[in-house]
Amino acid sequence: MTGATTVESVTVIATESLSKRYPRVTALDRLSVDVPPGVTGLVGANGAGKSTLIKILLGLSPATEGRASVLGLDVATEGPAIRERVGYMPEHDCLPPDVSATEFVVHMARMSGLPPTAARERTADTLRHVGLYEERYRPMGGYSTGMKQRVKLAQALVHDPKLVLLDEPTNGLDPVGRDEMLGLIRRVHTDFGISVLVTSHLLGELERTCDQVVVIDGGRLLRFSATDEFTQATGSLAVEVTDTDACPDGTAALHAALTREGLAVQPAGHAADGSPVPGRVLLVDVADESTYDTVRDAVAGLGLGLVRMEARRHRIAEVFHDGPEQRPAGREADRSERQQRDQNGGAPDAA
Ligand SMILES: Nc1ncnc2c1ncn2[C@@H]1O[C@H](COP(=O)(O)OP(=O)(O)OP(=O)(O)O)[C@@H](O)[C@H]1O
Repeated sequence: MTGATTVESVTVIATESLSKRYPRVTALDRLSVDVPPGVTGLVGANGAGKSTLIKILLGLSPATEGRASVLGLDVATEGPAIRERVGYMPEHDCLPPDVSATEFVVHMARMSGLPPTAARERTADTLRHVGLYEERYRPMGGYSTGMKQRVKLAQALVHDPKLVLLDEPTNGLDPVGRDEMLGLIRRVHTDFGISVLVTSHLLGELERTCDQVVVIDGGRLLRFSATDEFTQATGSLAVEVTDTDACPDGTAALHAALTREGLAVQPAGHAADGSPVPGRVLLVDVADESTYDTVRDAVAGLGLGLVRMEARRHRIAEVFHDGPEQRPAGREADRSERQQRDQNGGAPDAA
């Protein structure tokens, strides 16, 4: 790691062979990763080491081995300076029920060193940003899970940090609540220029939100990719067609036609990783943009009706078995040895 100014412009988080061992479990195992500015997903199954990494990055828990820096500051020696510049949204419910969102967020702003007037102004702005303005004087005990998650996000943002660490912010939310929270998280970066590290056990939701994704399992780095590299590398297209009198088995006819065109097609009912797919849906590997045209032309050529043609969310299993991890172009990402996985035990799910 180089001097603070240089590192800050290139990476917001850098870890080097970072390990955390508890008496019975290794929570982080020689993790080396350089995270650039932007929105970064940290994905892993329960117990993969996500919360442990966040606590080390905040300077709240010492690493057993290795080094880490946040915004160019050393986590071992500069914890207070890191916590001044970094916001943290914990995973668990930590909100006092008898207190209003305004009182709580003002209190957190004051704890972060803001003077009273600035704390009140920033609280109002931040609660408005997360969509809680109307309810801000109600006690939080009566809030829905989604509202509580928004308060937790607001208190992480109130002191205008350079970086926020969000631990499972979509936990407990229904699909609409998830989408809203993910939209808010994206805007934290686009509207305010704040970098974000957001954890989840759902790869799919992070793919839509993040510029890059770090996948860990058993405390080890499995993969670090720019999100678009991810989707390109593993994308497939789900295609379903109708039968016609001329083509009584439209699915089989289309399968044959696409294979003749040189596309890789999984037989109906199966994905490459063995996961079940609805009976009449063909999965076509997306080689490039022309794949969509080829499928459309083949369906039209056979005179079939197109029921659906949609990019399929891939399972993280496919990522696990997809060869060496990729790195965002031009960045030195992983300096540690890579662990080859024989099986996908305890892998997180795609959304
Ligand atoms: N204080 C602790 N003492 C002992 N073991 C711990 C402690 N904290 C975490 N662990 C263990 O370290 C491993 C990683 O835990 P961690 O909480 O970092 O995972 P996670 O990816 O955040 O999962 P989750 O989303 O379930 O919290 C787990 O096996 C966990 O049981």
